[in-house]
Amino acid sequence: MAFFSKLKDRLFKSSSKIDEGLEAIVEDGGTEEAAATPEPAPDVPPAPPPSPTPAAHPAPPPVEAMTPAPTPAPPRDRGGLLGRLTGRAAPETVVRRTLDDDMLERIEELLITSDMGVETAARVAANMAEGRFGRKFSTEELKAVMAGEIARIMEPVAKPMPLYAKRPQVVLVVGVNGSGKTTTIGKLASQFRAAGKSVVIAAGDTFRAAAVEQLQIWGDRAGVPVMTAPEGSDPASLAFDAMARAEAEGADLLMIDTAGRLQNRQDLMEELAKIVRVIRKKDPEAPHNTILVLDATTGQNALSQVEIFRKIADVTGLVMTKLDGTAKGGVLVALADRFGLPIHAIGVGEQIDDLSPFDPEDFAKALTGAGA
Ligand SMILES: Nc1nc2c(ncn2[C@@H]2O[C@H](COP(=O)(O)OP(=O)(O)OP(=O)(O)O)[C@@H](O)[C@H]2O)c(=O)[nH]1
Repeated sequence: MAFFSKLKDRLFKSSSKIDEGLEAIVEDGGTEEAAATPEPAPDVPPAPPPSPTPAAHPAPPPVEAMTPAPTPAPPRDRGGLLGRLTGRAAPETVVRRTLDDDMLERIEELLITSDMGVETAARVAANMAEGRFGRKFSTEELKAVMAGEIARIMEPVAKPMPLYAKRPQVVLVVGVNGSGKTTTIGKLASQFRAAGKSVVIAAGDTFRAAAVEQLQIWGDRAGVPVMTAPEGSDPASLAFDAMARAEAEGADLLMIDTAGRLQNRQDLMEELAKIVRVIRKKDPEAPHNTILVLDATTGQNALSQVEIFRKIADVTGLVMTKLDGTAKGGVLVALADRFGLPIHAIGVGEQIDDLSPFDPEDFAKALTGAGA
């Protein structure tokens, strides 16, 4: 299944919410008019500026999930010449509503309910209005405008995890318990392996035997060795041993799982700091990436998690999990807008291949239901 259709399918809850919300807004106060008025198409904003796209990234491109998704399918022609020639699809009339203050306010409220947060929702609504205020829009046209503005905010943060020539490249994975760290490490390891990289995983959450077992299962699935230590032992010493093994084996990547007990932030901070200190004895530049894994279903809470983890670790990028089936996907827009941290990939399911590269346009369309 193509990435876009899969994502759209999986993000059903989010898109249906915005979808239906926009329809209600337009219907309420809109007027029916001929579908083929000269208005529609030009209102769709131009593509975002060609600034930092993932494709331009200097890192080697072979890892599938870390590379940009294929170009999305072209939007369906809904009422143009083709529709008239084939004599189907094109509805004869469409409801359009003038974009005014009241409509903007309702759009803003709708965005807030999709977990975009007050500030980002206001920004998206204001950007939608710019140059378009007072003009008439159908639901489909409005969705396209919204998708364009959301994609514009997200474009600069869509960056695959950078790969370096350094061996082993050390990837520290942080995040609260249950956010999807283990699953994401397994999915990433599998993709790196498929791209010909050798990977070692260190089960750094030594406090919970169940967490170590889970990681071992994912390591087996991905065909990647998992280094473990007895329950309760020092995660930093495991990280050191794992670093030594990765070096000795000439591994390309070492992925270190960490504990995520935010209840005792001080302990966690010290633990992460110690892991970093110890691996730096072997490589002063390690960790080369510190990936924060966030659970989309926590909605706005993800924002405070970024704030906390940025204080206790030098977060270099994000992976957002569980975007499938949640109505809170808008939080990713808020994250991009507020922090500007690179978004490397998104989790859209529990299977090993359910980690997708982050494509802003596809994401924005899936979120808004544009082009559906
Ligand atoms: N639907 C869905 N579920 C996911 C996704 N990623 C992870 N999960 C599920 O979320 C749950 C927690 O994932 P883990 O990978 O164990 O999370 P963790 O952060 O390692 O948690 P701890 O081991 O408790 O620290 C599991 O049931 C996963 O199957 C995703 O993208 N979509």
